[in-house]
Amino acid sequence: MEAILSIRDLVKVYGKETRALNGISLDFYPGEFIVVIGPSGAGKSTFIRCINRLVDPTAGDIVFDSQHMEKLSGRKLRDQRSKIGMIFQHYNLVSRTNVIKNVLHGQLSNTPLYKSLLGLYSQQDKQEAVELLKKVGLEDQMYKRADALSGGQMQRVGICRALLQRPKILLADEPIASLDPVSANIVMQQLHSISIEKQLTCVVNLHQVDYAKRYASRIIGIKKGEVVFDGSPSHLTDSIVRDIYEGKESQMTLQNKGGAASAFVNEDRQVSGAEQ
Ligand SMILES: Nc1ncnc2c1ncn2[C@@H]1O[C@H](COP(=O)(O)OP(=O)(O)OP(=O)(O)O)[C@@H](O)[C@H]1O
Repeated sequence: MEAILSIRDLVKVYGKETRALNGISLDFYPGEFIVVIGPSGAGKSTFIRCINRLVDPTAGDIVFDSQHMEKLSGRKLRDQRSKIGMIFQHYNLVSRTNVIKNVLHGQLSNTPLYKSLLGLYSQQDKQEAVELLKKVGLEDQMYKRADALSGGQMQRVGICRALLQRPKILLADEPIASLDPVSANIVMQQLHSISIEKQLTCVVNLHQVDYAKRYASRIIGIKKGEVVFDGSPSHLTDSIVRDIYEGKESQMTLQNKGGAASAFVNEDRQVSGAEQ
């Protein structure tokens, strides 16, 4: 099978000294549900954000859907990025806009500006948005403002928005870190079943090893910017987990990380998520 994403010798150095990624090479295949684990500061976020160029890599190749992401800019980068769905820890919804419009924002890159400003989305997009909301059990919440939802519901809207892009790959950066365990489980279950149903490759950063083991088809362990484990959940033994988190066991079950940050993007701005 041909890889949908091939990463070679990926390096990211922030400033002069912080080597966040130190030569990562990985191939991801259609339908894989990949969970990336590792202690705080290991480079998980940097890794996932290099894939869609929210972070610019220092060196290395990122070949996604037959194009070198690291070489693209302008329109070509935007086009390629539109095939990559992104789910954020803090959801990045537009708070005063209703649920269905937030989902339709997933089609922004394929909708002329004047149409999106007037809310003129195609009938097909609207129908698909409704179908997606039904799939995650939010059909009754469609016309509610996003800020009236619970965290778990907001994240499910975030999933629908990403899926309406009709992505070829889905990236999720700590999607359940701000959720209670029940909501976290629902979000992970839905992501997982959508990945299987659509044969959609998902790359999910998680702090919780137990969720990684429960849902991943493949686990990648990152430590100090390097891949130290790449295999199936059944091969991730307790001793390997201890090695990955060496001296940082408390990270393994961390439920809430930075939960105080805002769940919403600026009203007038669509998601950028760039945090360079
Ligand atoms: N914008 C930035 N500028 C400078 N250094 C950064 C930046 N972002 C991340 N780093 C550094 O790069 C390293 C990797 O950080 P990264 O956020 O990718 O790790 P992580 O595994 O996602 O951590 P966490 O689980 O805590 O989010 C860390 O040393 C971090 O301090």
